[in-house]
Parts: sequence; structure tokens; C-alpha cells
Amino acid sequence: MEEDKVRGKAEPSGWPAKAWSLLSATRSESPLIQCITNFVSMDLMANTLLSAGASPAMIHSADEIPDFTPHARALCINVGTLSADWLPAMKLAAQFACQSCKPWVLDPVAAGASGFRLKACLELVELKPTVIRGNASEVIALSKASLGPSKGVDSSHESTDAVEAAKSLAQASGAIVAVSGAVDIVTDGERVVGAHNGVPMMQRITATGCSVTALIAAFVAVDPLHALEATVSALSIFGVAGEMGMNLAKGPASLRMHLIDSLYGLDDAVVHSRVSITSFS
Ligand SMILES: Nc1ncnc2c1ncn2[C@@H]1O[C@H](COP(=O)(O)OP(=O)(O)O)[C@@H](O)[C@H]1O
Ligand SMILES: Cc1ncsc1CCOP(=O)(O)O
Ligand SMILES: [Mg+2]
Repeated sequence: MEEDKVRGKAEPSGWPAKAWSLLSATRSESPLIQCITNFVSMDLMANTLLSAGASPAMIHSADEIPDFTPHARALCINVGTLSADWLPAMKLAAQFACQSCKPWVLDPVAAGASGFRLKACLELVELKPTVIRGNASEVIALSKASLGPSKGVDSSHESTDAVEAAKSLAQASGAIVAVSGAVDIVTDGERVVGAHNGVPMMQRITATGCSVTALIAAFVAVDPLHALEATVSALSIFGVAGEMGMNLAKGPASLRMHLIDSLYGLDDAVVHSRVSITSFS
């Protein structure tokens, strides 16, 4: 019962306890997370989930979705290397997740880079993701339903430029919307909460954004009734792992390794001293 209280809505001063409770639950429950993701991120995403205690399955064939998706605790869909033949499976999996009352999380990689990609992302948003996590340029493109001045998968905006876009996307879609960056912003359309952890070098490793989206799926899997809290906690915990990893790293390649090791080794004391989450409204 005590655990239920801690897993509920975090009071402003209760964020570190909330984040620790969600990481602990992920370690003890080892939720099965189905990931339909891009070719670049498959390895780092699976290793991020494993190091956090979750159980990843990179299963994307439409032939397997009716049998498999209802058994997953959450689904992560990432359009990073999208092609027309993958989209039907993504939509089918989202539909199965919704029918089975399982949370699902969308990563709209490079949403504003092409008309094909933007249309696909908008169609996926129609299928009611629990959480949408992108960088600022992706969230602005999705919110305005328009192509952007695109740097491809990287952002040309700061996360703070995307607060209004995130709120309006959350209101229009019913999803929790997270914008990653120097400060990670999370909103349900009304509340706006920021996670202040992480290091700039995380942008120099491909698929850190994809991987934190999968970690969000794991945290939402263990606390589906508090998706905003789970989302901001996952972003903060991943950022703390980056900070701890940076203490040992010499550059992006060793940060990739040390980030994973740090996520695996995070303890109560480090989480309580490092998690930095504040409410903006
Ligand atoms: N300037 C920064 N300072 C600290 N952490 C950052 C910074 N930029 C990105 N991050 C972190 O790196 C991870 C990936 O975010 P981001 O680069 O925005 O995503 P994407 O790779 O999808 O563009 C997130 O955990 C985010 O918090
Ligand atoms: C480089 C690249 N190209 C297509 S998907 C991808 C990975 C993007 O990963 P992230 O959004 O986490 O930087
Ligand atoms: Mg990304």
C-alpha cells in the first residue's frame, strides 16, 4: 500500500522518490516492452531497457503482432527509418495495444523532414499514443502539421521553444507530450514539468533520444495511471545516468558504454541527490 502511495502523483518535493520507485519497479517487474524501431537504434534501445531491468523485444512483423502485442506491457513505436512497408505493422501494433489497454509511446523521428513521414506520424497520433516524445523540431512539426526547416533527425530548436507546441499537441491528441533537450519538458496540455538532468554530450551519441523514449515506455508500463510522472521520471533517470557516465567518459563512444553501466548501477542515494525535476505550471 505504501508503494502505491509513492507511485502515485508526485508532490513537488517527492520527485526523486517517485523516480526511484519507478526504476525499482522496472527492475523488480521486468516489464516486457515491444519495440518497433529504426535500424540505427535497435542495439542501444534494447541495451538501455535491459540495463534498467526491463525486457525488450524488437518484434515488428505484422504477422506476429496479433499474437505478441497483447502480451507486452507497453509498446514503443519509432519511425526513424520508416518505409511504406513498415507503416501498416506500426498501425496494427498501436491498435492491438489500445485494444489490450496497454500504453504505447510514439517517437516521431524527423517528423517534419518529408510529407510522407509527417503524414505517417499524424496517422499514428490518431491511434492514441499514451506518450509522444520527440525533440523540439519534431514536436513543433507535429503540432503544426507542417514540414520544418529540418536538420533531419537532430533538432534545430531548443526544447523551451516548443512549450506551446507541446501543450497544443497534448490537448489535441490526449497524449502526454515530452520534448527532450537541455531541459526536458513534459506536459499533459495543462501542467508543464521540466527535468534538468543530462549532459550535452548525449546529443553526440546516435539513438539516445530513441532509447529514452523506450525507457519512458518501461516506466509507463509499471505505472500506466500516472503517465506524466512516469515520463518525466524516465527522462530524469536517463539524464542522471548520462551525468554519472560522463564522469568516466572520454568522448561519445565511451559515454555510450558508461551511460549504460551507470543506468544499471544507479542506487537510491544517487537518484535522491541528482534527480532534478521542477514544475513550470
Ligand atoms: N544540451 C543538453 N544537455 C543535457 N542533456 C541533453 C542535452 N541535449 C539532449 N540531452 C539529452 O539527450 C537525450 C536525447 O535527447 P535529444 O538529443 O533531444 O533527442 P533526439 O536524439 O531524439 O534528438 C535526452 O535524454 C536529453 O535529455
Ligand atoms: C541517425 C538516424 N537516422 C534515422 S533514425 C536515426 C537515429 C536517430 O536517433 P535519435 O533520434 O535518438 O538521435
Ligand atoms: Mg530522436
